[in-house]
Amino acid sequence: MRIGFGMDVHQFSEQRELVLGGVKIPHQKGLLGHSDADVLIHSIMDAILGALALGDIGKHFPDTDMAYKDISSMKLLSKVYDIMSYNGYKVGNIDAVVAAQNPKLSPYIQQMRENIANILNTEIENISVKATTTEKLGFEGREEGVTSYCVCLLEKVIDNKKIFV
Ligand SMILES: Nc1ccn([C@@H]2O[C@H](COP(=O)(O)O)[C@@H](O)[C@H]2O)c(=O)n1
Ligand SMILES: C[C@@]1(CO)OP(=O)(O)OP(=O)(O)OC[C@H]1O
Repeated sequence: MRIGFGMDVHQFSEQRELVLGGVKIPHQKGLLGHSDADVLIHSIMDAILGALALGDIGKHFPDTDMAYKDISSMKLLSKVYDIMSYNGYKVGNIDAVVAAQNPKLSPYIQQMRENIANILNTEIENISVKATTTEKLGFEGREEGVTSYCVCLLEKVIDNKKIFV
């Protein structure tokens, strides 16, 4: 078993759509980034890569590479899933918290969990997504941006062939 931790921050911009956990959320502002800036998915990818001690998303998907311009972060999560599987691990569980003063995220949490579970090929019970305001304090509280934190446990996939030969 291996543990990982990820954290990411993106700034709000009025010119962008808000995408969190692969869900397009109606809001007057979205998050700025080279990709779609899905800060929740970025923290999850960093947690998984961290558990594998394989660096971070900036190393795997540099923001200087036009291949990733405006890319859906769900596509990047799928690539991280492939890296994890190639290294012989599966998701045990994931627990994430998004710090955003607004908008209210609770109506979208279930869809986010389903989207993430589908890509990571695991049950929805293994994916926890939570939201908190920062009580109007700090940059999230001033609605300048959003932060996401994530921890994950990865489990080694047992290779029966290796056990019984
Ligand atoms: N962007 C957000 C922030 C919070 N929530 C939900 O509201 C609850 C209370 O928030 P506090 O910051 O006062 O703890 C929180 O537990 C979330 O369920 C939300 O949906 N969207
Ligand atoms: C995801 C990547 C790649 O498109 O870009 P951003 O969307 O800017 O996100 P960030 O968390 O700043 O860094 C990782 C990246 O290289």
